[in-house]
Amino acid sequence: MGIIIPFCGLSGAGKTTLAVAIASKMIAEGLKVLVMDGDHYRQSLCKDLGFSKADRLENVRRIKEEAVNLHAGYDLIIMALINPFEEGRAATGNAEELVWIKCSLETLRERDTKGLYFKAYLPDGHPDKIYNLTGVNDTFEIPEQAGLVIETDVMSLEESLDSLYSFLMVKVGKGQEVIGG
Ligand SMILES: Nc1ncnc2c1ncn2[C@@H]1O[C@H](COP(=O)(O)OS(=O)(=O)O)[C@@H](OP(=O)(O)O)[C@H]1O
Ligand SMILES: Nc1ncnc2c1ncn2[C@@H]1O[C@H](COP(=O)(O)OP(=O)(O)O)[C@@H](O)[C@H]1O
Repeated sequence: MGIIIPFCGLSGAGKTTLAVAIASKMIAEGLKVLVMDGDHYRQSLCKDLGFSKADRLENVRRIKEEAVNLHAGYDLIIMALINPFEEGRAATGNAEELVWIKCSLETLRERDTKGLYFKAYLPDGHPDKIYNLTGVNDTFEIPEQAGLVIETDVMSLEESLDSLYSFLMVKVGKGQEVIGG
């Protein structure tokens, strides 16, 4: 039975980048790793859902259900979703397994790889404005507890991956727990 690790964090924070890179590294070492990405499921299993609180919770619920169905075949499944509510995170697993991919709004607005932040900051009434972008004009509850926090606006990609790798290897039973420090 593999372990299911939920990531949470705002759009553009680095969930996909880090999940895919760490999965490639672990797969190269012989582990079976699956990345379940929010963006992907929103075009398939969850394409009927929008971004209301109820729909976001349903999105998380369905993807967790799918992860539970699949996890016998993997050492590790990473669920890379915004997962903005504590209620949704509680449904995905223990807080010690949660990885918060954290990034300031300032940096997210600079990155803006999908143009979502630009649209969310347009004036009210503008035809292209989006009104429910997590962290701008929709809720992102700060995780009260997390097993690991990665600050992608402070840490380099390499540092982020090193930290994630150590954390995940312990979770899959292949690494050493660092006590203290
Ligand atoms: N309004 C709004 N708010 C947040 N995200 C939006 C929105 N509209 C579209 N998108 C795109 O949808 C992706 C988030 O899907 P998730 O399934 O991870 O979201 S959630 O957990 O249900 O909140 C998210 O993908 P990531 O950028 O990879 O996080 C966005 O590309
Ligand atoms: N330390 C870092 N960790 C992850 N991504 C980073 C980091 N620094 C810069 N980035 C960049 O930030 C963007 C994150 O996008 P993405 O991984 O799609 O985010 P998300 O899946 O959270 O929406 C990428 O363009 C990536 O190259």
